[in-house]
Amino acid sequence: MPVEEFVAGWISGALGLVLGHPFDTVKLLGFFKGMSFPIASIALVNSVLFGVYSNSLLALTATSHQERRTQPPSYTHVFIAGCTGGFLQAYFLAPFDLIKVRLQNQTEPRGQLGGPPPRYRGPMHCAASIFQKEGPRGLFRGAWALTLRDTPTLGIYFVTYEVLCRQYTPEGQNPSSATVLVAGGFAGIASWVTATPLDVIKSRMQMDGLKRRAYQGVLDCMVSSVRQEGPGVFFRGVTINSARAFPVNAVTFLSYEYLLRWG
Ligand SMILES: CN(C)C(=N)NCCC[C@H](N)C(=O)O
Repeated sequence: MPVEEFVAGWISGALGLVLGHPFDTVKLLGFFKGMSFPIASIALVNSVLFGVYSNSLLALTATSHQERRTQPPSYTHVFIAGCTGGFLQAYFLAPFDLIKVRLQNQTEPRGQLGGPPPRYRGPMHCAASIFQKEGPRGLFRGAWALTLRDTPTLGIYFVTYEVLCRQYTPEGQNPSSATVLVAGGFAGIASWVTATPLDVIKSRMQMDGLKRRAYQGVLDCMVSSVRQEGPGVFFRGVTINSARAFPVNAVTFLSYEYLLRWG
């Protein structure tokens, strides 16, 4: 199994994250104050995504990354490989994403003299307390919704990238840097716009049960969210998700492509 795609995915994920840092800081308040935890987690998840995607394409089409410019895979194969990568990366992402959402929704004021201490003091403390209170399965709360979010949308991600690259690249040639940046950016937007409805549900499932259990499952969470807040609930956060997705994924794809060309 070729491993260079995993390594390139690791480095490109870390570079994309650095670029998305200001957006994540806005979204997550203190979570990204230290960069080591998000870099380690997102780089690992991106490495799984790109490594599994490329190896699935290799299994489906018997072409390596370099050969795919002269013998491009069908969009159906790209979609299946993207969905496979999305499905597997969701399980690696689940505990990290849970910690992110729990810290993001922590409402206790931080470090105020005389005030109540925050429930979680940081990512490691958050992971340890979930593990202690809910066991190892607790760290995978919301993983099913995350899988539903990421499996099809990562298929869409890679198909959008391939369609745009092929559209603006002469046959048999490598896409230019500008093409990779634009195609990567729009791939990020397409995946996040389609992922946002289940992203909202996933975050609610991850917070459920902290005080009391409100939802029976993913479907119940969807139905009660729409009943209470209307269909607009599914698009909460879509603007910030898209604004962040363009630069993050432009840089992720550019660095991924270049690392594999030099490697
Ligand atoms: C859930 N969705 C839509 C995705 N995971 N899309 C792929 C983009 C991955 C990139 N690290 C990012 O955070 O934008």
